[in-house]
Amino acid sequence: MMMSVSPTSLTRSSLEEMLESLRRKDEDDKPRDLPPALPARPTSRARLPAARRSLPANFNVETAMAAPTKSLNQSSTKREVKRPRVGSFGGKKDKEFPGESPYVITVPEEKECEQSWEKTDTANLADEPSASPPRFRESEWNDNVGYFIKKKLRVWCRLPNRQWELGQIQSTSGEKSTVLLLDGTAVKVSTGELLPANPDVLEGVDDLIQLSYLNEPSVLHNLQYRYCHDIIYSKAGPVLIAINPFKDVHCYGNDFITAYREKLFDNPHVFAIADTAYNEMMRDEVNQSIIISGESGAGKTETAKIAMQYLAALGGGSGGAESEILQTSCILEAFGNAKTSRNDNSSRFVSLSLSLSLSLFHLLLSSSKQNALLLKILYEHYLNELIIVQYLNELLQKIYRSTLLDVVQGKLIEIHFSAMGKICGAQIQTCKHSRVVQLAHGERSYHIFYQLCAGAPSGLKDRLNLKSAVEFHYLSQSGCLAIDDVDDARKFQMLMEALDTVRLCKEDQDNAFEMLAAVLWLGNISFQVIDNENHVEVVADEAVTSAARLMGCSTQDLMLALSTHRIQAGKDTVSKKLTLQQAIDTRDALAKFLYANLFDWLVEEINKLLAMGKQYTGRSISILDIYGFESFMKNSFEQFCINYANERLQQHFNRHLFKLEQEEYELDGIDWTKVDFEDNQECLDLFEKKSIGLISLLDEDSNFPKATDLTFANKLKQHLSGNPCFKGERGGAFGICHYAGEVLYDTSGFLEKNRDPLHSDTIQLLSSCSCRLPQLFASNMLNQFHKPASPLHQMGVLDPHKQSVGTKFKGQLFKLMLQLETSTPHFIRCIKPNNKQLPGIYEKDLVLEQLRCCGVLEIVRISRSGYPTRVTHQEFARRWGVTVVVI
Ligand SMILES: Nc1ncnc2c1ncn2[C@@H]1O[C@H](COP(=O)(O)OP(=O)(O)OP(=O)(O)O)[C@@H](O)[C@H]1O
Repeated sequence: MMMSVSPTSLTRSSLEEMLESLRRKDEDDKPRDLPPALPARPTSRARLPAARRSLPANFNVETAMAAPTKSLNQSSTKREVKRPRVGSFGGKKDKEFPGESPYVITVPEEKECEQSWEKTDTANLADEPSASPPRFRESEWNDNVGYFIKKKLRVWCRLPNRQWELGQIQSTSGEKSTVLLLDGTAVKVSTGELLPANPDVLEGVDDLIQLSYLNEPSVLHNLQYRYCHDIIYSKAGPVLIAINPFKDVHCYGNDFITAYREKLFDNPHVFAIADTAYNEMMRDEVNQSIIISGESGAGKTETAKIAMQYLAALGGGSGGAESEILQTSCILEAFGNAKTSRNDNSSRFVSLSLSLSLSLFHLLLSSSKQNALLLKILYEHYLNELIIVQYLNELLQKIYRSTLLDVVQGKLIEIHFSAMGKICGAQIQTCKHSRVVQLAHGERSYHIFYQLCAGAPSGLKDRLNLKSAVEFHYLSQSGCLAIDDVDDARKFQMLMEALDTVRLCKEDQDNAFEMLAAVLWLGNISFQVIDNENHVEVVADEAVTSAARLMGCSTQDLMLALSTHRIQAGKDTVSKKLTLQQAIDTRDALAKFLYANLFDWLVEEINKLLAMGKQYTGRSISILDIYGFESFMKNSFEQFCINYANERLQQHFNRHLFKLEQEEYELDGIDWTKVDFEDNQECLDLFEKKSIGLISLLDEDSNFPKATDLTFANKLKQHLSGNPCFKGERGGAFGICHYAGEVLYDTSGFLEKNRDPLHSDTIQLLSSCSCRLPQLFASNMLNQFHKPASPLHQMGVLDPHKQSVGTKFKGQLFKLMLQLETSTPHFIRCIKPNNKQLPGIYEKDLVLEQLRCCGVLEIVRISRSGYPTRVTHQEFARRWGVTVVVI
């Protein structure tokens, strides 16, 4: 039972009445050295979230603390943008603050002054990441300082290095205070740079909303205190925060599972979240979802596995389905994860959209339909090969020169339960878009390649003509073949066991390994220049014969495909030799296509097997592991997609959070008016609006031959300047006011990355292969081509055969959201405490940035915008009993 202290509550407990009389007494005869009163709970109407301020594009914690917010173009003038729509769950809109705008930089003075310490701090915490520390009325501040000096209470003191340190105020004079730090040094700082610290009794509380003073240093300190004690989980209202320990923490064993299952423990933990999801699913017969987000290396995949471990323990015993599901992680990781600079086991799921071409003409086609059309026009009208060659060269410069693949991904694992609560199947969905990059030095490709080379039994090795990893160019190029403490051969054995557990037949396993080996051998194919125009031929060596054999085509066909292109000239087909770079691009594109399709096929096969023969009752728990909000110095198409996905998830989050909150008030019989909330619909409209949304405009320009990234940026300015979430910038840049702050995007590469350059000539080659998988991949593509064209396609806006990467991503996201909408969500935000991937290091700035980006600070603020503190009668009596007795 939660307590209400609202003075207008209709249903009051005796404790509430007592507290109210205490408050009145406190108001009437408050001596000057009493602490600032706790903020009164809202009376007839819940508070609106305070004004939101946007993050500058080049936001950085250090500078943000130091200087007032600057806009993208570094203007320091007040910038007021139209207020986005405010939504509510049937509640009335609050008209008390007509001037409040989420993007107003300066909060009106009198409103700020009306805040108590706590409320002002909270606003600063969540809304003003880049603003100066809060200022108080002088009289109020003097009261507080006096009280803090007298009671020797701790304060947070910001040092010249911008770090917060704990200390005690010794004296104040004018605007300066002398503070004694814990290490015994005394520093003189501006009084405005001090913030109240929480009492010892609140050190390391489970839930951030329990903190009396909810300022930035207090939140960071609370999480750090817990982290140092190996307590990696905390709550921020309804959300679980998980800080990556980068070491084994002993809280996942069977005894812990039992303790959470039997409700012996109730402190924050993934098990507690999974337990709640399971119980709600069983009790309410409603599907549940666990939404896990965070940046690369923050621990999303581990967290998902821990949740699955708990659910498997709870729902196990129906014939092994749970172990099959747990084993899928091992398979997905082998094929979908790689070592990157940010994470030794980063999920890097393969992309849907990969350039693949076996002839130069089709390289053109693969860039866009309009490119091919232009080529045709040039050819027919001018018959001037030189112009064409020049044009081709230009286009080729744009084709990515990646080695293997890298993508942005999200993964949804839906676990199905029987009416008895036993696991009876699962479904895996991937939500991804391409992020084609080169393997950087020190990074590895997908684990499966190294595992296969190290662990394949000799029979398999012979069949695939496998060598050690160092002998394959794709694997050796980055100078990193092994990961510390990881035994690839052992991992391969585990993978084989996992494939057996999910009952992937031996033939399919062999087919998959053949494709992997084909990719590796493709990477070893080399070319020799045969004329002074840099044209090449494939070197007829072991690499090309092995690749051809593994794909099931003739060596000659493959050599031809990698070194020539065919151009349709009227009724004739003209064959032209490729240059060295063109041939390399063609080879790499083929390798990427095979791997991408292999991954999709594997997921599909696993899904079929996990669902086979199982009775699906409709009850499920979905676990979503998705990238968090990103804001770098340079943000490109990848960040654009990730942040769009996060914007959608945030809307889902807001709606749910407010609903839950208000349900609790209802349960407690508290008199309240529904809480309005900031709706990010306007930002979503900016992305999604038909014909004048960002994605539509991008598609339009991606298909317009003369469009460039710069003309695209200008077009955005022309059409979107009316949207308050959009900011046109100079050059090829534009800004978006996201829920987590303002991000500046650089349009360079946008058009090229949005194109999905796949074409029919490539598919024909694969169709002619005798091996099953290349054939299957080709026919899947052909089926896609033959799907009926949408009205948009018929209008000629898009190539009827292809969807752009952005549109495909939007479609996947919609599908995902539909699924999430029909479930009760539970949120976990993973935090990476350091970039070194080492235990025991807690970098405050890094943590703070993530808390902001994944909306944790916003959650805390929203959680408190209704009723800030939740205390059970027992807890209240324990903490305040002494005061009551004295009075
Ligand atoms: N709860 C945990 N206990 C112990 N180690 C952990 C835990 N969570 C994460 N780690 C460590 O951190 C590493 C990175 O975690 P993980 O792969 O789950 O990150 P991620 O957020 O999924 O990254 P990416 O987005 O790059 O896939 C793990 O390989 C593991 O070593």
